[in-house]
Amino acid sequence: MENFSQWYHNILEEASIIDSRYPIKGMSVWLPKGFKLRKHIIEPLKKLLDKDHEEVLFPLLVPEDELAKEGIHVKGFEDEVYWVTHGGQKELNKKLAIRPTSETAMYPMFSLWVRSHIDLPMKFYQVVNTFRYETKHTRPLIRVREITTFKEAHTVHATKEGADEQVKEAIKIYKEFFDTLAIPYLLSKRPIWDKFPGADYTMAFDTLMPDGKTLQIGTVHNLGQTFAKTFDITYETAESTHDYVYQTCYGLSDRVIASVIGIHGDEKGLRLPPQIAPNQVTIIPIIFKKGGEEVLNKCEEIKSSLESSNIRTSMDNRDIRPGKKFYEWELNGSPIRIELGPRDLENNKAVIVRRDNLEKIEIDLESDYVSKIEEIFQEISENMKNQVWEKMNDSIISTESLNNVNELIKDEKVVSFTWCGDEECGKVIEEITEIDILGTQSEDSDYCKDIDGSKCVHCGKEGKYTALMAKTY
Ligand SMILES: Nc1ncnc2c1ncn2[C@@H]1O[C@H](COS(=O)(=O)NC(=O)[C@@H](N)CS)[C@@H](O)[C@H]1O
Ligand SMILES: [Mg+2]
Ligand SMILES: [Zn+2]
Repeated sequence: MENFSQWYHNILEEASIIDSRYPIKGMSVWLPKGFKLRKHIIEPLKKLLDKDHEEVLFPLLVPEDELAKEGIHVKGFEDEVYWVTHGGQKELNKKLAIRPTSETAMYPMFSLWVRSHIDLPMKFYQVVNTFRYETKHTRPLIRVREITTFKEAHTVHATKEGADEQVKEAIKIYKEFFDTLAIPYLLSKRPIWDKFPGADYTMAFDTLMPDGKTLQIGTVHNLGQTFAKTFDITYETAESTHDYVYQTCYGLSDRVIASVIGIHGDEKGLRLPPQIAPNQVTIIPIIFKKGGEEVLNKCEEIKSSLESSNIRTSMDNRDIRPGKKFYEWELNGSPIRIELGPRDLENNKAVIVRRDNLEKIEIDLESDYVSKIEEIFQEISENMKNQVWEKMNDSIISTESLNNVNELIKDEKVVSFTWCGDEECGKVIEEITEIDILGTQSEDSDYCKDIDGSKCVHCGKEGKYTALMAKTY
């Protein structure tokens, strides 16, 4: 783990998650095992969104004039957009952008769809691939040029309060989702120079990767009425006047998969939280010459009783030595392995091994071992969550002066400090330290320091916020 980057690249290959040898930089192939992991990660997210969002699917291509309509937005993406210029041999009379994100694909249609206040609020999402010509160092799942798992939600509201409320809703959804993945997170309001192009403000979730760098794993943007005015999205109010709508959008990507792999993995391989593990239980029959038949039958019985409780179970009855099977089980990160040999059979017992802490537990096959296993899943989730939250919280150090920021960062810390909130001061802080300001903490954040009467760490003016800074991906 000393060299996280090397470890990360190795595990993507050894655990057959993706094949990054695809001949376009920043684009990789989802291999079967990785594809299943991705599927089981997307599933709980869609379940949360499906409570009150409608899933849609918009075209991949956006006409150039639509993309360009919102000046600040297009400015923010002009260096990242891929273009389609030809249809076969013919040059297109209008260039088509390949969506880097879908505001400019969706909002001309929202303008047609929104008529009256009774149409509102509208809440849509789609899980699509988007394309960004990233010029910084690309890295599989973390900084890619084809974002294969881009979940983008876009909502439309009659009032400012509606949009503000939706931002809080989106934050709740993301917290619940990241808790399912047992991923720790910091929530910051991004500095204005780092908000989403065209947004009023951006709330961002960052997680801490094992190398001490933070990774932005999700963002929630309050778009105010900016895009509504640009794309003429108006509605008839109850008093038959017309008003522009208020909007939000919130997105996450392949990075959440990268964080599950990177944060929970260890030297032996993947370590997956039970809720999203493609394979939750791996049964390994220990077969000797005699008694092999009965062992296999018992294992089949255990497998079907687990599967009838919707526990995703596999059995490794290949004719290879158990050690190799244990090695592969550790690499693939399935939360529980069950070993059963002829002796266990006689005593009607089996041995469970937890992947999260390698603890061995003996179960009585006469008992209700299925509920026992479901309880163990809960314990594993709690254990994994507590472990990583503790590790992240231990990495957050507050400072009263910028002088020691760099050694704290070298020590893989996230630094909290008192800030006046002024843009030029913030930019100087980033320049001096060459470290990014993640943003400000809300009053109710656990990381909020007691700032009344305190001074800004740099300019000495009245301290208004607790801010965090870290080395970022
Ligand atoms: N090149 C990239 N590779 C992987 N993930 C990325 C990349 N660029 C952005 N992301 C992820 O995508 C999330 C949403 O992107 S964004 O630009 O912040 N926001 C939007 O595009 C808005 N339309 C919300 S959907 C980011 O928080 C980040 O986690
Ligand atoms: Mg970017
Ligand atoms: Zn200041």
